[in-house]
Amino acid sequence: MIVQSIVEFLGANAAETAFCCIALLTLYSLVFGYTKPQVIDTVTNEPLAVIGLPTSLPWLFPKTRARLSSIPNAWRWVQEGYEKYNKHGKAFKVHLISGDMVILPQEMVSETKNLPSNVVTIKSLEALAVRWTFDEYVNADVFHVGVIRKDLTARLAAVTPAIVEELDLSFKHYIPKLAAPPDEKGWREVTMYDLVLKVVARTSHRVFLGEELCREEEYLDLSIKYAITVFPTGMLINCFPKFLHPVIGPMLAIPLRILRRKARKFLDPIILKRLALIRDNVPESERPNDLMQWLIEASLARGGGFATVDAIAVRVLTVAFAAIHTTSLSGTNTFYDLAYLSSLTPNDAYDRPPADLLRDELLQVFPPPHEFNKRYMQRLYNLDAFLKETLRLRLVGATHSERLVAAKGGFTSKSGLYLPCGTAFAFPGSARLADPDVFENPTEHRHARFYRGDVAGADEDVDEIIYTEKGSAADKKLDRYMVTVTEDFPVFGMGVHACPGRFFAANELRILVAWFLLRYELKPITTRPPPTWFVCIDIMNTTAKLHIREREAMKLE
Ligand code: HEM
Repeated sequence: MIVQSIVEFLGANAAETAFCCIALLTLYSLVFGYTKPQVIDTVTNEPLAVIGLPTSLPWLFPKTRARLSSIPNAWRWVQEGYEKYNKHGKAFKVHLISGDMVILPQEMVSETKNLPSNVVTIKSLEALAVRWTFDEYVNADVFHVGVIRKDLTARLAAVTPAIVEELDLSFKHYIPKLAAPPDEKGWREVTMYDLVLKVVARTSHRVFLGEELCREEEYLDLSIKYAITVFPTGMLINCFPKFLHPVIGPMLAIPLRILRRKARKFLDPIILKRLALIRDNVPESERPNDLMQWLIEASLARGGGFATVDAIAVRVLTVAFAAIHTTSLSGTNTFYDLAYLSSLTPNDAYDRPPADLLRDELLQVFPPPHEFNKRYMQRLYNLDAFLKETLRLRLVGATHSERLVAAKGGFTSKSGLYLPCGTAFAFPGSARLADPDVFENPTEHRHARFYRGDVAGADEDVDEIIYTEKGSAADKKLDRYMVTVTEDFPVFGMGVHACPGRFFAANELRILVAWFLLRYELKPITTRPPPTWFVCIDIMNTTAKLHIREREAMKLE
């Protein structure tokens, strides 16, 4: 009851809550911010240049005012610093609301991307306050990353029929529920993000947890709500000094714990049933073959507190968190681009509406009855290139690959930049992707830059080549493939922390867009729903409505 009241109070007074957090953070940074060891260029012995300090009354709490002003302006500062410093091989610093961040030049990507975790750690563990928003076990060992990278990717072809089936059932289930009734011309208005989120959540859960739970509406909603609540909770916790986290963390994570308790009503019986199968030595071939099973087996191998029902349930929610929103945002952005670019055709990049281009390719590769399979999905060169271009333009914020220096003695780069222990650093994201020296016509959506249907060997199993790293580094044709991570394509991160779920996400996205384009039309829109910048994050518009219409031929099938 008390907890519910607190949650309701915080919800009803969101602005005041945010203000209090900002005030606390300001106070904290005032006290501790000035005493930290500095990032130094050891060649010149100079500290780093800072972008974003106030120019009026520069002596009046400049750092604190910069932090507050970073909420609407940080992305502009990174853009400015990229031109002024990064492009000349130099780093610079910004004071963000979440703390100081050093933005390194591109030249330092290769020397930092594969550093071990005792030198550099992934910042998201701290930024999301994983210890409190998930649990200490997820914080202590992210072995689910290996399970996704190895087991899920290796079994992608095997799970594709389940993805195809569930996606078809989900679209057919959610379109009538979420779209308005058709107008006289058959167009139905729908909030595209809501539709894509539901379809992606259900389809992903089919592969993660099996048929039993993926269609349980209440569980799906809980898992989505959990994921949505993690971000603000993590941010809120990080507004407080570290030494207060053991007190503040559990308190602020109460709403998450309530959601978790509700989700466990669904997860626990399944986990217990599966643990019993293992205990009773049921042969592996007779056990379920999905992500939950692989996670359970990996948790048992890890042993101790990692192997409890609670810890396994939290890890399942962690994977859903990492997977569902990123894929839904990518899918929705693709539909926004398809609808928007259609209103601009013909132009230099598209001589006809891109939806027609992609649909023709689909009909060629998968003629009726349109039976999708993973191997042939890779022959959808136009679709792949279109998806990759949407990811390039829409899925990278002002920075990427945020890391924290963990080595006690700090880290000194080859160029002599000394980053003390605890320094947060990242690389410029959107600024570099919009740099004409890196991409031609960088701000235009041009799928042709990633089209790979014209290269020899395009029919091989490219996932296999990239996953097993059999391709030669000089093999530039692989760079154009959707999930290839290159230093100029940071959508899936870099190096040791590159997204382990990207092969799964790409497969799911291809099927999602292909299913839709075969069966539905999108009404062109003349304005693309604008994103909002929050510090360094480019937040997609999730409330925009599109008009969709079922194709006549498909109604008859
Ligand atoms: C289009 C969809 C996706 C995008 C754009 C995306 C993007 C990313 C990025 C940029 C990172 C690196 C973060 C960093 O360097 O700080 C990352 C990491 C991660 N992603 Fe994805 N992701 C997607 C889908 C998925 C899916 C489907 C899964 C799970 C099945 C997943 C699981 C993870 C995990 C567990 C990590 C952490 C890796 C680590 O700590 O080493 N992602 N993702």
